[in-house]
Amino acid sequence: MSNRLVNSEKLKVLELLRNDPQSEALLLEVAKWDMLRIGDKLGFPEYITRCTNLKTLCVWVHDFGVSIPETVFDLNTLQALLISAVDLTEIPREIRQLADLTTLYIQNGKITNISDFIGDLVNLKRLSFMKNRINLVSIELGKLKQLTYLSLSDNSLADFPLCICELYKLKHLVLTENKLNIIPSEIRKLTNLEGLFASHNEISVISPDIGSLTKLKFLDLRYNQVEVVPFEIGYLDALKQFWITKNPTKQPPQNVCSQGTQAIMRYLEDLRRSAAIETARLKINVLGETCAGKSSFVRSLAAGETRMTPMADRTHVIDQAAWQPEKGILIRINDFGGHDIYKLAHSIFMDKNSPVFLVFDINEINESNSNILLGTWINVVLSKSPKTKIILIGTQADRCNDTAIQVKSKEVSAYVEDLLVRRELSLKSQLEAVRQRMEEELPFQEAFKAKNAVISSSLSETPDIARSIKVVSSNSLSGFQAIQKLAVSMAREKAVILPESWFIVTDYVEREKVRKTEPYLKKSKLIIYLDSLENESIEKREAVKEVLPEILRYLHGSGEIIWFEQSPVLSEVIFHRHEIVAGLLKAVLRHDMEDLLVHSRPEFVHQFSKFGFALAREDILHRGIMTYKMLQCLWKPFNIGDIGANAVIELMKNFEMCYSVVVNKVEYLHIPWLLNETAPSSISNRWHHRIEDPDNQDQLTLELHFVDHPPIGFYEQEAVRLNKFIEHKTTRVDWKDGVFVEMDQNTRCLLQRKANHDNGDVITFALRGSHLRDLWKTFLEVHRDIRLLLIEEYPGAQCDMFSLCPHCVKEGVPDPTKFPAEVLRDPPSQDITSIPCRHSKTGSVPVYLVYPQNILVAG
Ligand SMILES: Nc1nc2c(ncn2[C@@H]2O[C@H](COP(=O)(O)OP(=O)(O)OP(=O)(O)O)[C@@H](O)[C@H]2O)c(=O)[nH]1
Repeated sequence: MSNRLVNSEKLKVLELLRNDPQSEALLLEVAKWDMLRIGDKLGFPEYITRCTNLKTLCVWVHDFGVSIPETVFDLNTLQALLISAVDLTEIPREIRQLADLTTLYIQNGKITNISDFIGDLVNLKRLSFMKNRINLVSIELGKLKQLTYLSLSDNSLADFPLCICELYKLKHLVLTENKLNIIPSEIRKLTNLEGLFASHNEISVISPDIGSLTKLKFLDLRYNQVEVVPFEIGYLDALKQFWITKNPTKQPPQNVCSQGTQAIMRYLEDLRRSAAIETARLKINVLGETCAGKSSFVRSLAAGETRMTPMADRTHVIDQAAWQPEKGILIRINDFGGHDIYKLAHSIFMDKNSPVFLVFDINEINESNSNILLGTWINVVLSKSPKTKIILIGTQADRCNDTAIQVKSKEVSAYVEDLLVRRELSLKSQLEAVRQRMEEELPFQEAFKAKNAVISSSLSETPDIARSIKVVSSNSLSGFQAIQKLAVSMAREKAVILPESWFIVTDYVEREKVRKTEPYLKKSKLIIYLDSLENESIEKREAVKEVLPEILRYLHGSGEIIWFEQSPVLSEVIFHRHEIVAGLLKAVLRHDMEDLLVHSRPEFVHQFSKFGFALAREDILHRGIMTYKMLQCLWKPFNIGDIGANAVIELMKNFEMCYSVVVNKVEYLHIPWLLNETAPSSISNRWHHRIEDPDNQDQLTLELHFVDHPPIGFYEQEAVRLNKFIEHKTTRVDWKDGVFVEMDQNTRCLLQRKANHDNGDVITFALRGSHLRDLWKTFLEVHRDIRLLLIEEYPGAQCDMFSLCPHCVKEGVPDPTKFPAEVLRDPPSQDITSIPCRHSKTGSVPVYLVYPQNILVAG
C-alpha cells in the first residue's frame, strides 16, 4: 500500500481509486474526505481535485521537483497544508489562494527567503519552514498576527528577523540551528512567549529585555557563544527549564549552568541583589619525578622571585601554592612532590579542565629515561583524562649550556611526537583488525561496528600536549616570563562573574587556608559563621546560605577546596587544605607499611597489646585489611576526629580505593593497594589451570589486553568493585595481582593481572561453575562493570577486551578463540545456532557458549 490515509477504513476506497480512478461512486466518496496524508514518491494523485472538502493535506517524502502541483492551490477548503518538499527553492506565490490556511509547514526544502506575500495568509496560527536555507525574511511576516507557533529552525539566518517580534500572540518560537548572534531587545514585545528555542546558533549577546517575557517557561540556548547571561532572566518566575550548557559562560560559571535551572536562577537572583565581580581562578597540577625541580619552580613562580628548595625539603606529599599574578586572577598550583599518591588518587585532586605542567630536569633527560621522566606521567594523565592540556617544562636550565638545551628540547619534542605517533599507530592497527573482522562477515556485526566507532573516536582526538617545551631556571628565573604569560592567559579563559555575596564564603575559605588552624572546615560551622555576620543583612545571609552548595562546587572546580556531596557524611566536610587529604591517604596507601608498623611507636603502643598489634599488622601486610582503630592510629597526627575520619573513609570508598566488610559488628577496610605478596599456594588447589570437571563445568573468561600496562589503579579498583558481585557468605582471597572467590559450592571466580612485556599486560576475569545460566548472569554483570569502569574512569586507556571461547577453554586449547567482548552486548539473531571457532572439530561451537541466548543482556 503506497498512499496512506489517516482513516484506515478508507484504504479500500483508495485502492479502488488506483484501479478504477474514474469510478463516480468512489469519487463521490473521496469528496467527503477532510484529511489526506500522502507519503511516497509515486506521483501526485489525480483524484486530489475531487477532494472538495479537504481541510488537512499532509505530503511527506514526496518528490515534487521544484514546484508543488497547482491543483493543491485550488483546494480552497484547506486549513492545514504540511509538506516536505526536497527540491523546492521558493515558496509558491499561489499559496495566497489558500486564504483559510491556519497551519502551513513547508519543510526539508531549499527555500532561501520568505517572500512578501506570506503576509497575505493572515489566518495562519502555525507556520514552519524548518530545514530550508532561509537567510532572508520579509517584514511582511510581521503581519501574521494570529501566529502562535513559528519554526525557522535549521536554516541560514544570520540576522534575527525583527518582524518576528511583532507577532504578539506567539507562544513558541523555534530558531535552533541557524547563525544568529543576538537575542535583540525587541524580543520584549513577545509578551505571550512560552518557549524560545535557539540552541546551536552563534549567539553571544542576550538582551536584558528578555527579562520582560513573563510567561516564558522554556528557554533553550545550548551550543551558543554566550558569556554573560543577563541577571534579568532571574525575573522570569514562570521559567521551568533553562538550558545554557555548552556556552563559554562566565556569568553564571559553567559549573552553575550544568547544575540546572534552579541553580542558575538562584545565582542570577543573587547577582541581582549584590554587585557582580569578575574573578579568574585556575588550578594547575604540577607533576614529574622527584628532584625534577617542581617545588623550586612552583614556589619561584608564585613568589615572583627565586625560591630554591633545599635538598632536605623533599618530603612533602603535596603542596599548594597560591599565585596572584594580577588583580582578579588567582592561580592555585598543586605540586605533587613526585609521589605515587597522585597516581592513586588522581580523581580526587585532578579534573580534566585543569592543565598539567609536567616538569623534568633538562639535564637529566636523555633517550633512555624519557619514558620514565615523561612517558609514564603522560600516560597516567591521558588514561584518566585524555583531553587535559599538558605543558612540558624543562627546569634547571642554569646547569645546562645553550647548545645542550637546544638539543635536548628537540629530543623531548621528538619523543612526544613519537609517543603520539605510536599511540596513533596502535589505534590504527586495532581499527584495521576490527575492520578485517567486519569484512569476514561473521555474526555480531553490530559488536564490531561499536568497537570500530570507539577506536575511531579515540583516533580523532589528538591529545593536547604542547609540542614545544618551555625551558626555565628557578635559579635565574630565565624562561619564567613566558610561563607567567601562558598561565595568565589560561586563567583569563576561566574568568567568571560572581555575585559579590559569594565572596563572603570564598574569603572565609581563603583566610582559613592561610591560618591552617583546622584540618578541614565543617559545613555546619560555616553556616553558623554566616549567621554570625551582623554587618550583613539577614536577607543577604540567607541568600548566601541558600546558594552555599553552588559556591562550594565552584570552589571545588577551581581547586580551592576538595568537597564532594555524594553523601551527608562527605558533604559536611570541606577539605580546604589539599596537603591534609594527601597526607591522610598517604598514611594508609603506602608501600613501606612494613617499616612503619612497629608496636613501640607512640601511635600504637597505647592502643594495642603486643599480641593484638601483631594480628593487626598481619592483617594489613598479608591480607590488606585495616580496622577503624588502626586507621585512627595512622591518622592521629592529623587530628581529624571522628567526623573527619568518617569522611575520609567515605571518600576512599567512593573512589574505590577500598571496600568494607563487617564481621561481628566490626568494620574492616580491605585495601588492595596494600597487598605485596604473590598468590598463596593454596589457590592452585582451589583453582586448577584446567577445568577440574569438564563434563559438569564451564568457564566464562574475559581478557583485557592493554597496549602497554593497565592504567595505574585500574586493577585495584576492579578488585574493589568485584565485591559488589559476591554473595555475603563467600570466601575471598586477595593477593597483589589476583583475587580468588568461592562464590558458592558450584561457582568460583578469579581476577588476575599478568605482566606481559612483549604484548602488553593482561587482566583476566574467569568464572567457573556448573550452572551455565547462572554463570552468564554474573559474567555479564562483571563485564558491564569493567566496561563502565574503563569508559568512565579511564577513558584514555588503550585496551582490547575479549571473551574467550568456553569450548576452547574446556578443551585446554593453548590459544583459545577470542571473540571481541562487544559480542556480549550484541544479541545474534535467533536463527543463529552456532558460531565459527577454528579449534572446534566441527568448525563451530553452539551459540549459547558465546552469547547467552535467552538471558537478559546487561547493557
Ligand atoms: N641549579 C638549579 N637547581 C635547581 C633548580 N630547580 C631545583 N633545583 C634544585 O634541585 C633539587 C630538587 O629541587 P626540588 O624543587 O625540590 O625538586 P622537586 O621536583 O620538587 O622534588 P620532590 O619534592 O622530591 O618531588 C633542589 O636541591 C633544588 O635546589 C634550578 O632551576 N637550578
